[in-house]
Amino acid sequence: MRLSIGQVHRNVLALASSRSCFVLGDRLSFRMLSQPRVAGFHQTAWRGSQILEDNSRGGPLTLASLEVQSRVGYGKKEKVARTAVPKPSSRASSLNVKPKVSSNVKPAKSALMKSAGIKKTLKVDEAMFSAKSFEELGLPPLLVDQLNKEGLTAPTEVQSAAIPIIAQKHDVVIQSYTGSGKTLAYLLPILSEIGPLKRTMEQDNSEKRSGVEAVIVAPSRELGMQIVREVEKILGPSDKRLVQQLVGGANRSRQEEALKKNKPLIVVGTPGRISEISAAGKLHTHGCRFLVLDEVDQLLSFNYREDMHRILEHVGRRSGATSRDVLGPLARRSERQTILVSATIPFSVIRAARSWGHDPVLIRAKSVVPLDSVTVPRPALSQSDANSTSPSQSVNQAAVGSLPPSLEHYYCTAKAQHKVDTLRRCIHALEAQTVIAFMNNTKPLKDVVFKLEARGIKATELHGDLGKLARSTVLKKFKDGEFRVLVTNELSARGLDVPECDLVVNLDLPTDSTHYAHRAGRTGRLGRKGIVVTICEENEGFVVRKMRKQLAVAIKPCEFTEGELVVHKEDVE
Ligand SMILES: Nc1ncnc2c1ncn2[C@@H]1O[C@H](COP(=O)(O)OP(=O)(O)OP(=O)(O)O)[C@@H](O)[C@H]1O
Repeated sequence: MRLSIGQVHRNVLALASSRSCFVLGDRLSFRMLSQPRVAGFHQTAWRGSQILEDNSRGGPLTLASLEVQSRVGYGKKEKVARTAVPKPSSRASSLNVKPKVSSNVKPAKSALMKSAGIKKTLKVDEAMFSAKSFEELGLPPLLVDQLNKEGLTAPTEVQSAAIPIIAQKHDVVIQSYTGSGKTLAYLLPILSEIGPLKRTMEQDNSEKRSGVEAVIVAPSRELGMQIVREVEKILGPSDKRLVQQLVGGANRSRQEEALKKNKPLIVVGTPGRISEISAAGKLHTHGCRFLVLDEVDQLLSFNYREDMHRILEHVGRRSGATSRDVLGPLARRSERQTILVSATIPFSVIRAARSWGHDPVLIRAKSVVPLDSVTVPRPALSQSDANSTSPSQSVNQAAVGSLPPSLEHYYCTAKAQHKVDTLRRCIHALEAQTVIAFMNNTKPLKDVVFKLEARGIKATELHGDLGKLARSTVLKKFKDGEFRVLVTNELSARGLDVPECDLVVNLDLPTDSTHYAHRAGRTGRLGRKGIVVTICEENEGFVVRKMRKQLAVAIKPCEFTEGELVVHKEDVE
């Protein structure tokens, strides 16, 4: 498949997140020269979605509903015989990665093409979606050896798709369901280009580079540290100083000293701390080649706007490269490759990525499409609907396809005062060993922990009010199996990787389907089995049923009686 994408214009960038909107700089609009063939989407959840061309209107694009068909076929409201659902697998679950054939990897193109705004050709070999090994994806031998040492032998689907595209120097948006391996999907092409495991080329002038070459931004300390550990694991003990954490809550002067002493190639941090140290002149990122925003939809929310503004303006902006004469501020930003990642991508992120990137593409399961061709999905709507752009619609659409197909979803009702008891019965009925229970606020977490402990279930709490040390200790103990239940709030919903987690419980309703998706995604990681149970009050059932429609997954009504899960049937609303 051959695609040409091109022609860049200056304009105004309006960066709208699901929750907010802020102005950053230039906007690009692209002229599509040839239409891509959209490869089949991976998940059935995508089946109902439609991509409609909307470039002709010129004005702001309209967010409209995807109108995804629910895959759930509900009959009459009736109680069915007690259904024995598969028990969640315990700590030894197996991978479900099914690679197929070899791929034809295209060598990286000159960065000059980017900065000059020259049209690039995106080569997509369908075989690359099913590479059997990391070698087939063109990763350097040293890096492949290191991965094999760590027991990583076969790429996941999203890794097979993303690695060759990032190697072609495209700016990318990666959307793939929770637990599908997105972290390595962007780390591996970066480590192929920088650091001791990189590909060696005849004309390798990278030795001339100095300073930070990749900045990875994550919305929480926990996620930041998780990414750091992933990089350290691959680099090995002798080179782990080449990655530096810049997360909030940690000692800032120690971080600054480490930057000076170790001269890391990669920094991973939270927006506030990165921009703080950068503003203090202690972090030089102008020569940076890669900027990754992990959990991009959250990073572009209102809360982070000032810090993200600084990061987007400074990373990869070479000193002296003012280039206003040629392409304006765009040219300065184009020195870097921008990689945006999340399981949930609202249209506002697509719009932002178009504005920042050169030839940006969307990698979504088995499809790679120029962002130019991704338009606001507009199913049969009235004119007034089509003209209204609702942020909440954008958020809702973002969650479709964000969940692994292996997950089972249920909901049951209980009075507020009986929720912990329902949780206990749920854990026993499902024989869950590693449980994450979500609530919306911090205060009640302790009370739930206390009640669970009183019922003989080892539990602990995790939230932002705990100090950094306490947070990492709690998490480590939970991962080590010292506690059966982690009672937490939204802090743990994004990116947290506890592969053994076999049950997620919502003790409070998530705010919307996007929040549901990220919470739910803490279980069923990388093909493992996982169960999600939402315990809501009687009058909240309609919210769950609404999310069920928006997510296009079956969330079945149930109850837990006599040590068993009893599944009910229900009318579709
Ligand atoms: N190729 C692979 N082989 C085996 N394990 C892998 C591979 N790639 C990733 N993993 C493991 O899979 C788990 C999930 O990966 P990761 O955290 O990157 O998922 P994710 O898609 O970023 O999820 P989320 O959207 O929740 O952040 C991790 O434990 C990771 O180490």
